[in-house]
Amino acid sequence: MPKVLIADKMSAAATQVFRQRGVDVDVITGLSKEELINIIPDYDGLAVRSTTRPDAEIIAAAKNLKVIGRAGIGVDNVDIKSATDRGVVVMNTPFGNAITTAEHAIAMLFSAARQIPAASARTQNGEWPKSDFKGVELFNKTLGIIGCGNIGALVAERALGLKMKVIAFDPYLTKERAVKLGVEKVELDALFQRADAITLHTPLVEGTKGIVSRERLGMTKKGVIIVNCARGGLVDEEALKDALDAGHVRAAALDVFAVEPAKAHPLFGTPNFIATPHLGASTLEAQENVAVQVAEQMADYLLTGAVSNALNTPSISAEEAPRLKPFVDLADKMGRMTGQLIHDPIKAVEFTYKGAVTDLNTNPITAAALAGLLKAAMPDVNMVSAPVLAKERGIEIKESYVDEAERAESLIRLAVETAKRKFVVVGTIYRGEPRIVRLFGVPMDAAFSPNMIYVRNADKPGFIGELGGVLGRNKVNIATFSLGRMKKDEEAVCLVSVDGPVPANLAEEIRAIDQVKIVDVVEM
Ligand SMILES: NC(=O)C1=CN([C@@H]2O[C@H](COP(=O)(O)OP(=O)(O)OC[C@H]3O[C@@H](n4cnc5c(N)ncnc54)[C@H](O)[C@@H]3O)[C@@H](O)[C@H]2O)C=CC1
Ligand SMILES: O=C(O)CCC(=O)C(=O)O
Repeated sequence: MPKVLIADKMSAAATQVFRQRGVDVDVITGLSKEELINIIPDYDGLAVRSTTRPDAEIIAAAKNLKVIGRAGIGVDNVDIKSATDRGVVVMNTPFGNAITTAEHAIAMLFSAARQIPAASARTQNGEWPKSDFKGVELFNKTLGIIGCGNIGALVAERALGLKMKVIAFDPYLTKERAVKLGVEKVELDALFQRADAITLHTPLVEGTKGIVSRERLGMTKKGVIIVNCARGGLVDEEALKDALDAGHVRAAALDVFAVEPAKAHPLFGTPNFIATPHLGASTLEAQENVAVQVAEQMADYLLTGAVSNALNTPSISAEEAPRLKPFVDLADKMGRMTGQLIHDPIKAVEFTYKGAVTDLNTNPITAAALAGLLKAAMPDVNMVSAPVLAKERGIEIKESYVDEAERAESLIRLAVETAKRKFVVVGTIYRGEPRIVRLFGVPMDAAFSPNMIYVRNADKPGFIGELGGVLGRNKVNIATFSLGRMKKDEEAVCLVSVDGPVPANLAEEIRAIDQVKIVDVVEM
């Protein structure tokens, strides 16, 4: 039974889902990094929110880890590159807390416009400070949204309901989508110049770090309101404090900070400044949504291989997973076999899919074959890490599809190019079993087995008898023997499945047979 660790506070719904699905689960929150490193080798899955930060060291220690699930959207707390290199799927829950976070942004906007937190604190302090608080209306004002994805769009919808005018900057927002949302797509500087209030809804990436900079704050209208419920590093906090102190920015409301938890901060205590402790996603509904979703997704992956909302590997739906499985197995075997038969660095790999398999999402099949191919040199590679590792090594990958009229049979052709030559293997599924139908240009019909001997030999009489003799003298029992040749008297290829591991010196003895050109031992 797979075992998952929930390392951050999460709705109990996650634990229930894991247990109902047959996944063993421990909930241990508040672990130090060292404590997590000590226990992580026991787990197949790690579920987190934003407190736990699975970095390269934690991931390196996680010898059995297959999946990290983020109950939330932002994955800046997870070292995705390390996870990918180690073949760990990283998944998030992109929609479960979006409405809640959009509502928090709107709440922050109102709070800033009317200074509700300060007014509340002073009223409860017995001051009745009515004349100190004169807010501004949001009606008819221009809201500038930076990042118009899931949450940005929900904020836009709500702001339009408040009869605000909405302008948005997002390089990936199409004109059509902008029209559909009822927002005006603008350039970044124009947004800073025109907005009465600015709200941020982008991830923290190279292009967005410090997007609310001192220079851009200088472009804004006097009296602008700044709201950030996305990620801390988006705003130059020092510049924001200066702009608030100068009275240029009317009010600012931050839910997120460059360093969290922000227990002491230069902005704290600044007039017209509102802070919440990263509460954007903190509602009963959102926390239940993300907990259930992350547990379902992680259980799906650990139990069936279905992948949803992964950031580092292609999706495989629950419906697709069982249909893909035989082809993923076939591709893995073809890759592993070929990887053991080639002995030079791979330059390019070409996949050709024919027949009914072309109806499926072939990305996982390609990834499985690549992982198999690279395994001889990189034993820890898997479907998640293989495409990235192949790319890093400059291996060119091509895929093509032949949608043949005869669709009953599916064929996968794997062509691997090294500096010296091109190796081609073609495989199929026959009666549910993976089979090789062509090996290095030679037609054959062979099953995969745990121990195989591959021999390339001159097609001359006497070879089979001699090979049988060598195997017999070494007490190696032949399970199946598949033979094929291109043309009479030219080269032949044979694939022998044997019962049990091949003795160390056997390949040498076979190589000594006159007709033999190449011998390789293949283990599956
Ligand atoms: N405060 C909180 O508790 C929460 C914060 N968040 C954060 O909110 C942010 C947005 O989340 P979603 O809307 O779900 O993400 P999303 O991926 O749907 O939208 C992000 C948008 O940012 C845009 N973008 C990327 N680079 C940009 C750039 N340089 N300039 C402008 N736009 C750019 C993208 O095109 C995309 O449309 C994330 O950082 C997420 O972590 C999400 C949930 C809760
Ligand atoms: O889990 C949380 O409370 C934070 C949510 C968040 O920041 C996110 O989903 O990106």
